[in-house]
Amino acid sequence: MRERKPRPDGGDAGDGRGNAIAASGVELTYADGTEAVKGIDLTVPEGEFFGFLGPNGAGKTTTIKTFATLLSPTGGSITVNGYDVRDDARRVRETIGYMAQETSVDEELTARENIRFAARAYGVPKSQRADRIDELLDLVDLADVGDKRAGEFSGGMKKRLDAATALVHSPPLVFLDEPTTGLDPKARNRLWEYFERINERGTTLFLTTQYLEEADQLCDRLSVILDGEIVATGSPMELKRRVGGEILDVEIEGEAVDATGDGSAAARERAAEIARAGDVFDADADVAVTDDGISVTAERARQHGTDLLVALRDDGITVTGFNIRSPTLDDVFLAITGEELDSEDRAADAADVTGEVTAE
Ligand SMILES: Nc1ncnc2c1ncn2[C@@H]1O[C@H](COP(=O)(O)OP(=O)(O)OP(=O)(O)O)[C@@H](O)[C@H]1O
Repeated sequence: MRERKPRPDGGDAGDGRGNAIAASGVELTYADGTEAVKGIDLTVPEGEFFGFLGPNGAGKTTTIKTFATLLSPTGGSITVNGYDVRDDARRVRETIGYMAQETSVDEELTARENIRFAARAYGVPKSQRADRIDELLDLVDLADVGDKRAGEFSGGMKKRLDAATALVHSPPLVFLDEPTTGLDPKARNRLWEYFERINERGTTLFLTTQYLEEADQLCDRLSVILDGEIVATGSPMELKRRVGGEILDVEIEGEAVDATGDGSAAARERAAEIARAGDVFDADADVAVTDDGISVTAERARQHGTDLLVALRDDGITVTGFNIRSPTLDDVFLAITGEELDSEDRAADAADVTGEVTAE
């Protein structure tokens, strides 16, 4: 276990732990007037695996850069590991690791040389460097290829090496800015294992991601950021619960648009009316017409699903399929923001995404 230094602010998160990050009212307006971050409040206790989830351009990187002292906030206050980012930027930098979106490994150098270079840059005492390098190569499973040039590595291996270099000075807090973007699912899974391992050793991790599955799998808590503002914070489970129940997707025969005039679109509207009528589900059920039929989000959707199917059949509506599922973080994002995450790489997550739910 890592030894903790006494905190400069004597800070305490209330449970004996200090706060790795305490941010209040953080604003960042770029020189061209772009308001990238608009008053963010955030507290991350030491040891937490915290996720920052949002679509492209939401303000994730800008926020992380203000925490890592790479950008000076134009408003608000930020304390990192007990040090103020404005007054004690050097201390903050000494106590954090930062893995940027773009891999920063030097492809001309071997894995070992890359880590050695970082160790020197971060002022790791010479006597400790060799052991530290071996330990880190082991941690990210690159010991066998430690003397190979990084230019020969796959994307996933480069990312792992990058993660190792961010850890050379044993920082208690590490920022990971979209670390798995562009990796195939296998490489991504492997990287997740290292992040979990690092977190288990006591390191606080602050991860930004566009992948709901990633946040769901790794994070103790997460905030959803949209257009420079935090719109929700909680554990993945709490956020999923906000969707309010289970989701029943019902496929109904015919086209979504009644181009043929055969009433098939009307069948969907009629099905939605039946689902909303209050006979089957509670009045607070959320019913939406989808591309395939209708989608109902309700408590006990599973229990009452068959009642709905019977009611639809009695009304002469042909059901061609149905599926009951627990909400995913996709549904949470939809429910909160009314929009889906728009990442090109979301195909990799497609296995987890079924049906379509519209939320107000
Ligand atoms: N140097 C800059 N000058 C002006 N505007 C900027 C600058 N950098 C980013 N922005 C803008 O600030 C907003 C937030 O960008 P940011 O990179 O923080 O978002 P993000 O959530 O990290 O997205 P991405 O995943 O695309 O990196 C965007 O509108 C972006 O265009």
